Amino acid sequence: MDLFEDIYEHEQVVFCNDPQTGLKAIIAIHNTTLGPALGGCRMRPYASFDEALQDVLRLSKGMTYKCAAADVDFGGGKAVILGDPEKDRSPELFRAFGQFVESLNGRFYTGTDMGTLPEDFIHSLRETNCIVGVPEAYGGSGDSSVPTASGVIYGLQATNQALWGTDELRGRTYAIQGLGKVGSKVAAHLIEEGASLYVTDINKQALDEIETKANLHGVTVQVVRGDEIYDVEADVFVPCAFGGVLNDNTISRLKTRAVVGSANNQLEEEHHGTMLADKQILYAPDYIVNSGGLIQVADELYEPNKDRVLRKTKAIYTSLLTIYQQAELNHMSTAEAANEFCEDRIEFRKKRNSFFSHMKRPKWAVRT
Ligand SMILES: NC(=O)C1=CN([C@@H]2O[C@H](COP(=O)(O)OP(=O)(O)OC[C@H]3O[C@@H](n4cnc5c(N)ncnc54)[C@H](O)[C@@H]3O)[C@@H](O)[C@H]2O)C=CC1
Ligand SMILES: O=C(O)CCC(=O)C(=O)O
Repeated sequence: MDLFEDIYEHEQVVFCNDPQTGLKAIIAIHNTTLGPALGGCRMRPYASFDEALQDVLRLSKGMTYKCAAADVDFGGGKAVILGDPEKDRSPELFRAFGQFVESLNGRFYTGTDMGTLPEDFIHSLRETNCIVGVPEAYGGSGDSSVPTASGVIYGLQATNQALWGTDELRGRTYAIQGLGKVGSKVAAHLIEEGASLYVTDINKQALDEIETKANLHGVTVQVVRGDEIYDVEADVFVPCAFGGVLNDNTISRLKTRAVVGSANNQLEEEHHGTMLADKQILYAPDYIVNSGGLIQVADELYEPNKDRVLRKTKAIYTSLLTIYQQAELNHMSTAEAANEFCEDRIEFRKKRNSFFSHMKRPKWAVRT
């Protein structure tokens, strides 16, 4: 019965077990008021089943809010595969995963997240059409980390505008945690703009690549180890690795004026949003900043089109400024202001949904 207490906010949680391929996965569907659930699939060597379950439950709830904030016709869902992407990924494993997605009969669409690549889902696509973000050659919109990184850049510009009255990125120092698909692109853009960086990653090759790029542009990049990223003297902390990084331990250490990054579920608990506000650190709600990838994959409904996606992703700039203003006006944290905005939008749509329109969505243009 404890399990049902854990999942009480969710519509459906599916446990996927395929001994032949070694697939162990959990699919969580949080809320489908706005449309079928959509969310990437993460692969991680979780320490326990419970850790994986908590991760997928929090991630899928975050997707409900992300879909509402981005105003797309999808609801919140997410999947996790319990395994080490370095050792356990295989075409057959992703094909088996596709079979489980197909069993949900259009209630859940998925693609990449931390630890998975667009190429992995080419195998899933052989079993189900409910796959997004595969390479263009397979009819998808390609790597969703490209618009996600663009969204982080718009988020940084909006935050600089709110704090310093200019959206220029140069002349400031950014502390980036994680140089994977998203973080490396954000770092590369900031280097091209002439900003200074502190960076950390557990992957030496990722660090070497950024240092090489910085040298080419004559820009300072300082590599720090692990936890030291929370202590550096920078203007903005940019978390682009994993969740829960804003907590009792780290917030007291941060010296930055803002937090703007792609990582999902950055706040360990909701009250950490208030803790940041009390410390005068401007927090850009993660699910607004990192919605570029979602915007791209949801936009596949109308056939892939990079210009349209870029235009929609640019709205992150104004959405963030609106949330910052609402928070100030209503004396609440930016996290609370964003949550309230999304909850109102979902409530409104719940009243407006008709049985007929709901069943017709989504209309996939490319894969009928
Ligand atoms: N890829 C996308 O389009 C989106 C990603 N996100 C989120 O952004 C974050 C990053 O995503 P991706 O770049 O796609 O993942 P990724 O797996 O490509 O990159 C993650 C990076 O973090 C590094 N890392 C892992 N543990 C670390 C540690 N202890 N300290 C420092 N670095 C560490 C990894 O070595 C890797 O370079 C994740 O939280 C993901 O959920 C959110 C929205 C969309
Ligand atoms: O990026 C994707 O493929 C889907 C969106 C997603 O999972 C996310 O924004 O976390």
